[in-house]
Amino acid sequence: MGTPSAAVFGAGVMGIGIATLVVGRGLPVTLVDVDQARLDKASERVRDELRLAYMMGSLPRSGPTGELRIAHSAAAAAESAEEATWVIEAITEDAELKAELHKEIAAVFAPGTPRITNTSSIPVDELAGQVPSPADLVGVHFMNPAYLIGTLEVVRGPRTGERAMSAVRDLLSALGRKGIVVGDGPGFVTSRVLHRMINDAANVVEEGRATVEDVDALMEGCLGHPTGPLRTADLIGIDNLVDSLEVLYERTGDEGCRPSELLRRKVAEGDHGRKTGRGFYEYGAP
Ligand SMILES: NC(=O)c1ccc[n+]([C@@H]2O[C@H](COP(=O)([O-])OP(=O)(O)OC[C@H]3O[C@@H](n4cnc5c(N)ncnc54)[C@H](O)[C@@H]3O)[C@@H](O)[C@H]2O)c1
Repeated sequence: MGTPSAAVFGAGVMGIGIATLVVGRGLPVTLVDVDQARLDKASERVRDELRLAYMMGSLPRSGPTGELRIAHSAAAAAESAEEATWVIEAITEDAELKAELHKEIAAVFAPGTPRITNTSSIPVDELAGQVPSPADLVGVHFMNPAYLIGTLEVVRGPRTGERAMSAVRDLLSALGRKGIVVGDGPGFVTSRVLHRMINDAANVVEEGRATVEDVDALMEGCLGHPTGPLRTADLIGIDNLVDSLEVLYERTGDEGCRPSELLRRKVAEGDHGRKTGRGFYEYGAP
C-alpha cells in the first residue's frame, strides 16, 4: 500500500482546517468544493493556517508537508486522490446536500473506503439510511480549528462497520488526535450541549439582560469557558450555528434549540462571524 491520503469535501472553515492538519502531518490531501471562489483561495488559506499552526506549536515543524491538490467534483477527486485512504466530508450542514454527496462519493471511490462525515448535528444513521454501503459511514466531529484542538468526537452509528472504525483509529493516529467514541443522535454530545448554551447566551443579549462582552466575560471569568459562548459563535460561523440549531430543534423538539432571533438576524445581515469579518465582534477584512 502507498502513502495514506485523504480527500476532503468542503473548502469552508472546517475543510480548510482539516486539510491544514492533514498536510501539516505530512500526508497528501485532495480538497474538493463546488464553489470556485473557495477553491481559488484554498492554497493560500491552507498556507496561512499552517503558518498559524506552527506559531502556536500545534503542528510539528520537522519533516515535509503533504501535497495539497484541488478538485471540483467527486469524480475529479477520485481521479486525483486515486485510492484515498479516507474520504472526509465537511460540507454545509444540510442533510439533503450531504446525502446527495455521499451517494456521489460512494459511486466513484472504491467500495470499503471509509466515508467520514464531519457533521455537527445530523445523526450518522439518518445519513446512513439514504446512502449505499452504510457500514462505510462514520462520524468524526473535528473541532475548530482542526489543527489546534487535539480531542474530537467519533460517532459510531448503529450501521457503522468495524472496518470504518478501524480506519478512523488509523486516521486519528496519523493526525495525532485523541478520539472519544460516543453514541449517535442529534448533536451527539458536544453540539447538543454547546449549541444550546450559545443559543441561550444570544437570547440573554436579545432580552437586554447583559451585553455581548459581559456575557462572555461572565462565562470566562466565573465558569472557565475559554473563549466565551458568543466569541465561540463567531469562530464557528453563525450561519453554520443556526443550521445546526435547526437540525437539533427539528429532531428533538427542544425549545432551547430554536434559533434565537438575534442569531437569525445576524445571518440575514451577513454578519456570520470571523469568516465575514463581523459577527458579535469586529475582525476586519476576512
Ligand atoms: N464551523 C465549525 O466550527 C464546525 C465545527 C465542527 C463541525 N462543523 C461541521 O462541518 C461542516 C462544514 O462546516 P463549515 O463551518 O466548514 O461550513 P462552511 O459554510 O464554512 O463551508 C461549507 C463548504 O461546503 C461547500 N459545499 C457545499 N456543498 C458541497 C458539495 N456538494 N460538494 C463540495 N463542497 C460543497 C461550500 O461551497 C462551502 O465552501 C458542517 O457539517 C458543520 O456543521 C463545523
